[in-house]
Amino acid sequence: MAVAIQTEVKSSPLGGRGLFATKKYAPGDVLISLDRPLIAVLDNARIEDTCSWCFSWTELPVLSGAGVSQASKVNWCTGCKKVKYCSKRCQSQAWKAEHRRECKIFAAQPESIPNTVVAVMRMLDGLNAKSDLHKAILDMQTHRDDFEKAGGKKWEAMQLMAHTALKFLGEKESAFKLEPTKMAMCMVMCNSSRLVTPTFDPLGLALDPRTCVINHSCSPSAVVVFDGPKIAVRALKPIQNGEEVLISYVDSSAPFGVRQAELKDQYFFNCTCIKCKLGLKAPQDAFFKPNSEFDERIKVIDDMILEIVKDPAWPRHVLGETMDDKRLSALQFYAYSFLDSPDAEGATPDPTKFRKPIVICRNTGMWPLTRAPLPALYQQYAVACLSARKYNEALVALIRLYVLIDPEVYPQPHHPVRVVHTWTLASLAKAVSSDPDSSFCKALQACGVDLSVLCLALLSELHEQVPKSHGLESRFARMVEATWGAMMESGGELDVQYSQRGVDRSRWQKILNEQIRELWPKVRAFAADESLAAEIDQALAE
Ligand SMILES: C[S@@+](CC[C@H](N)C(=O)[O-])C[C@H]1O[C@@H](n2cnc3c(N)ncnc32)[C@H](O)[C@@H]1O
Repeated sequence: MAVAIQTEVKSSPLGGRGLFATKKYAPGDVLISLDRPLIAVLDNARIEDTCSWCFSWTELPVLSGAGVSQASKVNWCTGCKKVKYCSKRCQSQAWKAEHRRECKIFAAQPESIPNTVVAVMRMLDGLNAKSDLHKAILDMQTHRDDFEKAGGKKWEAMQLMAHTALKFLGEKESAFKLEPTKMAMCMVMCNSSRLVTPTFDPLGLALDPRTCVINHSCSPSAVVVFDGPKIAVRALKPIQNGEEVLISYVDSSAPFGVRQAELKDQYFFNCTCIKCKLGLKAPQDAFFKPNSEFDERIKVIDDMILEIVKDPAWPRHVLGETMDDKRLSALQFYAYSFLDSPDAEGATPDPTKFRKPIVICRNTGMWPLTRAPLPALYQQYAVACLSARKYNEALVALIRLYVLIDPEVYPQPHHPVRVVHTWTLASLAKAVSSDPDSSFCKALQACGVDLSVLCLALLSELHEQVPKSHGLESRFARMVEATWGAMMESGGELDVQYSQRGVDRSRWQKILNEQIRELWPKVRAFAADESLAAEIDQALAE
């Protein structure tokens, strides 16, 4: 069932149509709620371990994916052996909705069909269907001519995919058939969003005419959250009656040039939001010192500049005309290159890959932790450490993210990305605290950071924020609540410690609250003390 709660679609001053509130919304309120988007297709990398209907996973990335609905097993469709389902129920619903038409097509291909091509096939199918929802596809933005004018490898690939979709549908190629297919391909490219888990791990591609009317701002008032196939658009800030609802299409912590280039390349507009109006002068683009005052060591980049400036991505990183500006731009480009380079398929992400640019940026003495691409690098570094089971290193990175980075990058405490980071940190603190005698726990204890208390403090914060970030009904919320309930019920490790000392539960609750109050300044001091955190960090890396 779809619920668009008191919103309307009308012409936007930004471009085309937009979504407008027809009542006042408070942060965390739901503006749109859908049981599933019109089109949702898994990435090929997820087909083996994920149900193609309800998107439950059998394989979860260590901790980062905790809280995602888990299926114990997914089985191939015996007809095509190209999609898997976790139950007969999912299989039969998928059969009725989409797979009846696709099974034979999938079966005839030696490999899985790319999900963009599947999305185009479903769009074309949708154009022939009779429901209002399907008709709404016709109103969607295409940027057909813009894509063609931009040309290049992207347009070549899009055309190839359009031809492939026609071939798979068994249609004879003719200009009459090809043009709508190209249009459908363009619609997919500029209207689809990433289908993700509630913890923002990528799953595939999603597209729905009811959500893709929402325009973009780098300082958004709303955010899209998934819960399996369910989608909710939630308010991040108060939204007034009559105000246009805006989400961010790109990483809004990215520098001005990077955001503008990504929006232009994929969506064909120049963003004029309040952040973009400030351009390079926006606080998030600032460095600690004027570019002319950076550390001499930064000149190591000089040898690389001649090569870097030849790269097509260079213009988006340019911060100015002087040689000092160029050096800093080249460093930004260099640090971004670590984010953009994918790992080999199936390879465990290597934490050192992200550590290197973090250290280089920090060594310039110019880079605030909150300045791109450090937030993304820290996040990737933490995820890579978790995958490599380097839990102590992940914990140091996540504490930094939690204390020093996220409050600035995601100013709302209920921002779903911030909430997910908090959850990952809480889960990790719980896991690491189970070995209180480890030298790592002892080093943290010496700084006054008790991981059991930290875990309880974070769970208590999540208990408050999750209803606004993911909604109380979500599977993520149920999992956080269950962990929070269990910890409060038993007091976890602390209860054992206190009962051994003969302290009753109501007293330990009070002691705990006191401990939590005392904990925060110590956690902040730990995160901010470069020498302290760096010392532990260094010791761990050796
Ligand atoms: C997903 S659609 C959004 C709905 C679209 N306005 C429509 O009429 O269907 C994305 C397109 O909307 C337009 N758009 C979105 N945000 C914009 C903004 N902040 N400024 C200008 N155009 C914007 C661009 O044309 C972009 O390619």
